[in-house]
Parts: sequence; structure tokens; C-alpha cells
Amino acid sequence: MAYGKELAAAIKAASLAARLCRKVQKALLQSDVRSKHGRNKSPVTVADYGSQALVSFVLQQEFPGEFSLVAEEDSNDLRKDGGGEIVERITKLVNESLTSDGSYGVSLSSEDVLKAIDSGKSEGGSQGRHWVLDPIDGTKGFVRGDQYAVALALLDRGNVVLGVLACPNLPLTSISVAHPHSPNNEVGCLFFAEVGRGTYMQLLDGSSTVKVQVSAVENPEEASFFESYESAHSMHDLSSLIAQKLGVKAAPIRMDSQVKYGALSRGDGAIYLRFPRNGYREKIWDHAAGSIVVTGNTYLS
Ligand SMILES: Nc1ncnc2c1ncn2[C@@H]1O[C@H](COP(=O)(O)O)[C@@H](OP(=O)(O)O)[C@H]1O
Ligand SMILES: [Mg+2]
Ligand SMILES: [Mg+2]
Ligand SMILES: [Mg+2]
Repeated sequence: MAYGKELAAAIKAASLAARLCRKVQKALLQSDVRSKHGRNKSPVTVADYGSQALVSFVLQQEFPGEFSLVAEEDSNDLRKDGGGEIVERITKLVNESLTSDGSYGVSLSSEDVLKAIDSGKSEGGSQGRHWVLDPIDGTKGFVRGDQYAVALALLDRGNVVLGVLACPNLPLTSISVAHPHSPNNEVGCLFFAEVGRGTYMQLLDGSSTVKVQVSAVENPEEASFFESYESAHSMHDLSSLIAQKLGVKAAPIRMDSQVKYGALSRGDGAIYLRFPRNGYREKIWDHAAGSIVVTGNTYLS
């Protein structure tokens, strides 16, 4: 495998981060949510920071020396007055995750954690290799108790060459309109794809790996479509108009985050419609991992 070592490290990092996120989501308190930017009220939680610190730390352990990470969060707000207590909580969470895994016999200081978060400040680019991370994609879903993903991808000379999507709340079985989710179904999937090698899904503990396929439906009348849960992220009235013009009959499946790409990659639905509002600029960490997971079987070698 051309990127075998990178893929194994990415799966490991994303799985550890997903475990941390699960724990925080279970115990979620309103005080865990910090308003990151006063202007757009994008939420960020201890889990977003903890996940980024963990992934960054694991990747740097696995690839010392050659390391570039483009990631969503930074430590600016944490370093402000009053951030100390939250940094301690993040540090505790990160250390608990590392201890439970047992592969890295270290304990990080608060400063180590802040540094790990800030190693995600690379500008990326079309030369060399860059990791791309969304430590929690769908923070709004995470806070609501819904869907979210840890999304990690690797760019090599400008191309996405591997992607991992850990989706702790996605049912193992299809969430299509035709197969409504039974409340007893087990949840927690991880999708991974490497260029030329196809897309696979496994449980979050790494077991039960299966190859997945996108939907074979060609007739829009039989297709269902995914869109953002948040109407502020994608214009629902426009997608409903387009779905109608396409002849799609099913109601939209609204879900947060790149979990939509994971669900698409295994054929739960056939279409993903996303229409950001005027002026919004998409970020690479919101699509890099999802894009290769959904197209992973396209150019099999
Ligand atoms: N006004 C906007 N328009 C489009 N996307 C937005 C947005 N505001 C935030 N987002 C992005 O939408 C992502 C969630 O995707 P989705 O809409 O599919 O649930 C968010 O990721 P984060 O939750 O990582 O910040 C965020 O980057
Ligand atoms: Mg965000
Ligand atoms: Mg995101
Ligand atoms: Mg995010």
C-alpha cells in the first residue's frame, strides 16, 4: 500500500479522538461550549480542542520530522484570561485517552496540549504532504446530541490520497428512508479510503471491516438525498426545488457533518445537495476526508 503507514496512523488517531468525543458528548454540559467567534456564534467545545490535540500528537509521534497539519481550531481563545480551567480539562481528557490506549507512555502538560493544537496552523498547499483535520465536524450536531464526525485526510502534492471519517453516532445499518433507524441499533462507524484501494467501513474498535459501495440507483425517482441539518449552512428551499426538478420523490435526510459522505459511500442515499449562502467560503477540512470516502472506489487499481 502506497500510504499504508499513514492510513494506519490516521485510523488510530481518529479512533482515539472519537473515543474522547463520545465521552464528552455523554457528559455534555452547557459550560463545555465556548463561543469561538462572537460574530457567527460557531460553537467549539472541549472535545473539539481535545480531539485536535490528540490527532496532532499521535500523528507527530508516528511521523516525527516531516509534519504539516491544516486543522480547524487554534489555541487563541484558550490562551486568553480565564482559559486556564478549560485547558486543564482538555489536558486531563487527552491524557486519559492516551493512557487508555497505552501505546504512548507519556503524560502531556497543558503547554504540550496547546502546542499540539497549534501545530494545526499549516497553510497546506500543492507541494509536499499535508494532513487535513476537522477535529469535530458538525459541532452543532455534537452539542445537540446528534451526528458529528472526526474527519482526517492526507494531501499529497495537492491531491487527497487518504481519508478517515469516524462517525460515533452513525448506526451500523442503513439510515435510508426505506430502512428507518431502530432505536436499538448499534451506532459507531469508521470509514476509510485510500486512493486506488477503495472505501471500507469498520466498527470504531477496528473490527468487522467491510467494503462499501455507493448507491447504484440511477433513476432520481428512486433516489433519496442528504443535506445539512442546519438551514444556515445550506439553503433547504433551493435543494427542495432542485430535488423536485430532478424528480426526487423522497423527503430529504437532514444530518450534520461529513457523516453524510459516509452514509453516501455505503449507499444509504444517492445524492448530497449543499448550497451555502452567499459569501460563505468552504474550508478544506469540511470536505477532504468525505470526498475520498465517497469517491474511493472510482479509480481502483
Ligand atoms: N454559513 C455556513 N455555510 C456553510 N457551511 C457552514 C456555515 N457555517 C458553518 N459551516 C460549516 O458547516 C460545517 C458542518 O457541516 P454541515 O452543514 O454539513 O453539518 C461546519 O463544520 P464544523 O461543525 O466543523 O464547524 C462549518 O465549517
Ligand atoms: Mg467549527
Ligand atoms: Mg467542519
Ligand atoms: Mg469542526
